[in-house]
Amino acid sequence: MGNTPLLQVQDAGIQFGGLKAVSGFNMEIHQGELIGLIGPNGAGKTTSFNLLTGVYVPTEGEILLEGKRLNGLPPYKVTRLGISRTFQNIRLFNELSVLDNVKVAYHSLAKHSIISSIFRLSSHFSGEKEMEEKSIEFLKIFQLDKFKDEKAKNLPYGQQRRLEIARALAAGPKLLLLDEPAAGMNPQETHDLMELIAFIRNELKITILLIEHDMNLVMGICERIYVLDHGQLIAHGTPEEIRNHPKVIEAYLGEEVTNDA
Ligand SMILES: Nc1ncnc2c1ncn2[C@@H]1O[C@H](COP(=O)(O)OP(=O)(O)OP(=O)(O)O)[C@@H](O)[C@H]1O
Repeated sequence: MGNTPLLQVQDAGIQFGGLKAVSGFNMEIHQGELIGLIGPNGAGKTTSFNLLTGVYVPTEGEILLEGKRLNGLPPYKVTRLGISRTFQNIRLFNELSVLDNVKVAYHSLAKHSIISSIFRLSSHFSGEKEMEEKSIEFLKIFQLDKFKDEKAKNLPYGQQRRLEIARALAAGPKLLLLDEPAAGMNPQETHDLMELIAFIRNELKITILLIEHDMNLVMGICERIYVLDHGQLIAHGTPEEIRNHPKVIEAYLGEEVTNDA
């Protein structure tokens, strides 16, 4: 891959009517990094994910994956090129089993599936049975194999979040986008989630960009952090730099004042 960053966002933005939800957004992520995207409510974080995944077409700037321009591609093509995501509000196939949720994602991209690379399979399975066995082994990584026949909607909340991450990974991404993965989790679930995210990056070698309000999580596992406020990038740096950055402190103080009002 040479020195080409995995993801380049160059002066990207989108305007809804008169509102610039995101503008002049610049970001560079290299293969293997674990990066955080933070900012107060309404800062433009989810909108940025929607720009990266083809849900919104940028009205300004460029988005490049391994140097290839993504602007204007529909979400399914962006997924095929290597970006998978989870959502702020969990989106699973509720009526399907845990196993089928993973198999559906796998089916959509059989050739490059992480399942085949983890288990060193040829580009297609010899049959449905083998695919099922491998999908169960994949679920084991997420400690979800014991729930394989449960409907997704019947899983406890924390497990639903894990399943959503598993399903996103089953599509074989180069870049995994996690939108507030710890939202609604208790401290134990958050701790387990941090370990899972570190595992995905360290062992499965997947590059990760995550939006998160839990500062302990973001500061604890991300190498670099980007901070949005009112649709603008106000800071970028290591957790230590971000913690002490005057603009970041001001943006979050502003949020507290607003919330208290
Ligand atoms: N489709 C849309 N049409 C109009 N305005 C939108 C649309 N999507 C987002 N916005 C606006 O863009 C701004 C940024 O919203 P966004 O959801 O990206 O913020 P966020 O940083 O993810 O916030 P939160 O932390 O609360 O999830 C908000 O003012 C929002 O109302």
